[in-house]
Amino acid sequence: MNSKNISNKLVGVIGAGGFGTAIANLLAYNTDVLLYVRKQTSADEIEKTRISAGQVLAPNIIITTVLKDLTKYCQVIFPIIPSQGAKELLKELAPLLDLQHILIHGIKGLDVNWPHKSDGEKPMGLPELNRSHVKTMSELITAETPVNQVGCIAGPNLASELAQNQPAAIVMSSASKMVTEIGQRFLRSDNFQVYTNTDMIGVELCGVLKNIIAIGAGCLSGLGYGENAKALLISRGLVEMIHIGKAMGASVQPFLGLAGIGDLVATCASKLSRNYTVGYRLAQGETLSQILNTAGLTAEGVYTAKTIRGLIAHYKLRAPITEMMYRVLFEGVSVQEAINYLMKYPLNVDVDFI
Ligand SMILES: NC(=O)c1ccc[n+]([C@@H]2O[C@H](COP(=O)([O-])OP(=O)(O)OC[C@H]3O[C@@H](n4cnc5c(N)ncnc54)[C@H](O)[C@@H]3O)[C@@H](O)[C@H]2O)c1
Ligand SMILES: O=P(O)(O)OC[C@H](O)CO
Repeated sequence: MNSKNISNKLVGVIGAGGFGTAIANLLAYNTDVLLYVRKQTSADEIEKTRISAGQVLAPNIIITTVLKDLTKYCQVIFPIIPSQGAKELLKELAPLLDLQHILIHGIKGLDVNWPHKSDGEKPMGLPELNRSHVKTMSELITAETPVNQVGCIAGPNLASELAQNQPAAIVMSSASKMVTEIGQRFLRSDNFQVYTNTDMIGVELCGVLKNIIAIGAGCLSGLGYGENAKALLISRGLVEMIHIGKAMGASVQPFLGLAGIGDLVATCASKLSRNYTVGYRLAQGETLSQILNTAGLTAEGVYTAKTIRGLIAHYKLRAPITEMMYRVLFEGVSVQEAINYLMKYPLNVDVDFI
């Protein structure tokens, strides 16, 4: 297959949340778009108002609630929903897909198959995970569907800034040159640059792992700390992301680019980030369940912190920020206690990953 042979007629997007809608509008500069909305009531409302997740839809975006239509009319499909629903979606999608389809996801989370004891019971406490329990979204797509042309998009892309057509850029990653070319062709516009990277696992893990650090950045701001503290967190957080990423099969390179340091800086700096917001509100004294009950607060980092904490022991990694974020989120450790712990953590060399 050559990228020039790819159907230009309709490109599909699954998920009409903040990011799915922003990507649909960006695609609409270059092609007509079929946007799949799961609930009929939401689809009717979007159709009536032409507003989705607070964003005005381009006129060439068509709404559908029929997955079969999406796979029938679209060769290229962008799944953009929270990771917790990805496996279920892909199972539903799988019988409707074939080798001609290309899936390019924008999901910054992981799929976890939590281990059970031989009697089927869940183990007490957080079980230790190994790599076979955890899949990136591209690995999940490959495992659950017949599709073998897979890509991912990641980078500093706060949806509400994209919705204002502010200048921004994304990394389009795939092992397949054809897939990266397609992503570039459909997404590139005057105010939106598309860079490429062939280390897809690395690019995916950048988007996944930065969310834990962004929760930490929100914690620091919520306690009133300033930029020195945040720079310390971002730089040590990046080192931690790289060590975890390398252990999980990534190269260092994407972490030093737009999907890594770029997205880390954007997410750690912005009140628009839901992950940052979780940390900020925790530091201000709210409980995690209070925060997660807020409508529209998709914070992938909360679940990722649990997953990565489960993997750290397996890899015998030093990952004190992830460890502390896990304890703050799930074990009742206060943000201040976590900071005290990190400030006493035995020193290591500054840069030990290149
Ligand atoms: N919002 C951002 O700024 C942003 C930027 C980059 C990446 N992301 C990532 O994109 C993913 C989605 O985030 P979001 O901000 O769009 O979330 P959101 O909470 O704004 O919206 C999620 C949408 O997905 C829909 N959905 C859930 N399961 C579905 C299914 N099975 N089929 C169809 N629709 C389904 C929901 O109805 C909802 O409309 C996350 O992994 C997030 O990390 C978000
Ligand atoms: O709102 P967040 O925290 O999910 O962050 C959004 C994007 O990942 C920023 O690139």
